[in-house]
Amino acid sequence: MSVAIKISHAVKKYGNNTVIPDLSLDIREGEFFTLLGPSGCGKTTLLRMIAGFNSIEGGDFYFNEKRINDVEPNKRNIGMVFQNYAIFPHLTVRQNVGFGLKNRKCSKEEMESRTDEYLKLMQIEEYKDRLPERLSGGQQQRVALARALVIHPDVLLMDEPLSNLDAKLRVEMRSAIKDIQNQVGITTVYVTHDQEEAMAVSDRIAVFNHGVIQQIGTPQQLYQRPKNLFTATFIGRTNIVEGTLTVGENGTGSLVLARTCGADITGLKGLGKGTYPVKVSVRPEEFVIHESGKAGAVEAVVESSIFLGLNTHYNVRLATGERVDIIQESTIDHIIKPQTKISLTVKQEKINILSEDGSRNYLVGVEDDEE
Ligand SMILES: Nc1ncnc2c1ncn2[C@@H]1O[C@H](COP(=O)(O)OP(=O)(O)OP(=O)(O)O)[C@@H](O)[C@H]1O
Repeated sequence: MSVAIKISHAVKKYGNNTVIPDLSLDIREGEFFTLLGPSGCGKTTLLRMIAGFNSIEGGDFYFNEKRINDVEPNKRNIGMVFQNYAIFPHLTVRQNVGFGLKNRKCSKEEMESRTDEYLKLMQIEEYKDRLPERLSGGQQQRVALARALVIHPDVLLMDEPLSNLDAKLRVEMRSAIKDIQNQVGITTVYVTHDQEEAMAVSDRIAVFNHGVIQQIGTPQQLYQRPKNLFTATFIGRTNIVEGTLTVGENGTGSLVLARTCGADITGLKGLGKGTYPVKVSVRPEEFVIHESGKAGAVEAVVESSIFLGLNTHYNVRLATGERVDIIQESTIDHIIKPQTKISLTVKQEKINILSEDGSRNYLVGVEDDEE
């Protein structure tokens, strides 16, 4: 069985230090949910509160309707996978996987058939009689995952499970983890500081900073309509360019970017008529380069061009002195050379217009379905 997790007004303090001031969150049954944020923002702390390894200074935690604040960790029916595998070096792969079933009321036959099932699912059958020291990091992590799942937990918790692996294996293992989670359909809470990894595996992501959730959404929602400057810059790459927004009627307005480039904007919300200084988030692929000049565009100079096959990366200096990164699909035989003067416009339906202090996005369509 898989459960929904509800967290209501959670508070975590270490002594006088409040790490999580007031956090509420709903994780759906069967969902792959990721806690993403920079080091020290409280992701592991929250995961350990769900697991029961950390005290809870305030708020309520539920698995479905059941409040679990006072339930012992070993009674929560949780599977856990950590960064450092935590598998037993003196037990074979098979014994490691079967270990979780030892303390459960489980017949010998059932124990064996379940162990075999998960050895197979994780594709580690052929190593079943080996000791962990004779396995690669990726294989060891498969053992850890099999051992966590064999007990049929209600929830799977994973804390940076891929950080000890090299880059290539990390990419392979994240597909493996995602596939297994899909097959087993278990509610999963995954902690990482790697935004690309989070995007690759998650149904939804909670972006964290300083113990506060900045935004919750699907990878696409977070990328396309970040709620604030933190999410805009933490998810994917972006350029932040100064601008001025003049708001008219019915959510329309005109934007001037880098003092020159004009764009008509629709879908503004919560702003009265007037002129506002703004920060504009323009992703590298949201610039349009005009090589022969264009009225109303930003004048700029290419400082470097790097051909990377499918794409070419340009580092560009705007007339205001601001520098931006631009990525364009490569066209055969044509790379714009350094020192070339160009003009830039933006794909206005794609960009995001943020308040000057970065605390909010002025456009409609910012999803945060926890609100
Ligand atoms: N046992 C503890 N006692 C005191 N402070 C702690 C303890 N554990 C964590 N902290 C503090 O709580 C904050 C959040 O730590 P936590 O480990 O949850 O962050 P994190 O987001 O998981 O970071 P990382 O990605 O580096 O593991 C940090 O400032 C940390 O120093």
